[in-house]
Amino acid sequence: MTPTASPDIVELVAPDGATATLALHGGHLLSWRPANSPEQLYLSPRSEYASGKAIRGGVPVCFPQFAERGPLPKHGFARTLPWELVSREVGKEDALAVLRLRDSDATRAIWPHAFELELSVRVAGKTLDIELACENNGEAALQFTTALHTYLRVADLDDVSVEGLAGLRYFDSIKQAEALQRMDLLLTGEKGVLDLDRIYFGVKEKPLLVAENRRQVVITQQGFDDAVIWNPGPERCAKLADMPPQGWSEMLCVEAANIGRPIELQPGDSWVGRQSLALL
Ligand SMILES: O=P(O)(O)OC[C@H]1O[C@@H](O)[C@H](O)[C@@H](O)[C@@H]1O
Repeated sequence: MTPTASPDIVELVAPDGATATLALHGGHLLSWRPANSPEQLYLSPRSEYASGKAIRGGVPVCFPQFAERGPLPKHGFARTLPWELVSREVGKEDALAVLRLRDSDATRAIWPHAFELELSVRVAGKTLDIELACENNGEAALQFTTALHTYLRVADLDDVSVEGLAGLRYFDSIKQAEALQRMDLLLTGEKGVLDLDRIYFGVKEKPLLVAENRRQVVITQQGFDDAVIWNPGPERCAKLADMPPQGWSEMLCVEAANIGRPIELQPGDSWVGRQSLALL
């Protein structure tokens, strides 16, 4: 099944021509084209769109567990379950879709909590806002880690840099060690770092600038403390059945995350996190 052939696809078109495409499977943003601009997200041509599997690319929602940091399936269950469409609207200047995932027998079997997740995606002009909200509808406190696992499309990873991380502590998930980001500029690709998998703690609302030649994307986040920078590099990419061999050189994940300090919600409480991308 391809994304366009699937019945669970939601298309957003803002009055200025900016577009976004979402799949209800996983509550997954697949595409973002700012007004008069090309695609900004990477979506693997080998991705499967199958029940129980995660889509490779776009913006997977990691919830209620980031990666393998806990007993649940990797990156939690939100990215592999069907979400429902709550609303889709076109305003004077933007287009907005809201998707929802509630607890079910399947989620309660592995995570015994009543919750409601809402993903709101808004496009307008050169900006994209992705908001994830969680409400605890149960009678006990709940805890989760989470990420908006954004795959940016790049023409060549060799030419990509990320600015804004200087002075931050990070956990290198490949070396399994902590380190300090000394330089403000993180160079990726063959001249820089391959096989990147880092959790930067305490990014908070500091903007990150992703540059590739003359293209610049500013990424800001609210409600998320951490950011993950991930690229599998050629060797790990070759082991991912849903990635083409060269796919690693065409993407860079810049993820808004809460990992270091899990979010704790008391009954009736809610949390909201947002990642915003602006093409300059
Ligand atoms: O292959 P998955 O399950 O989609 O995960 C992709 C990557 O997601 C990143 O967020 C993690 O930091 C990596 O460790 C992981 O490999």
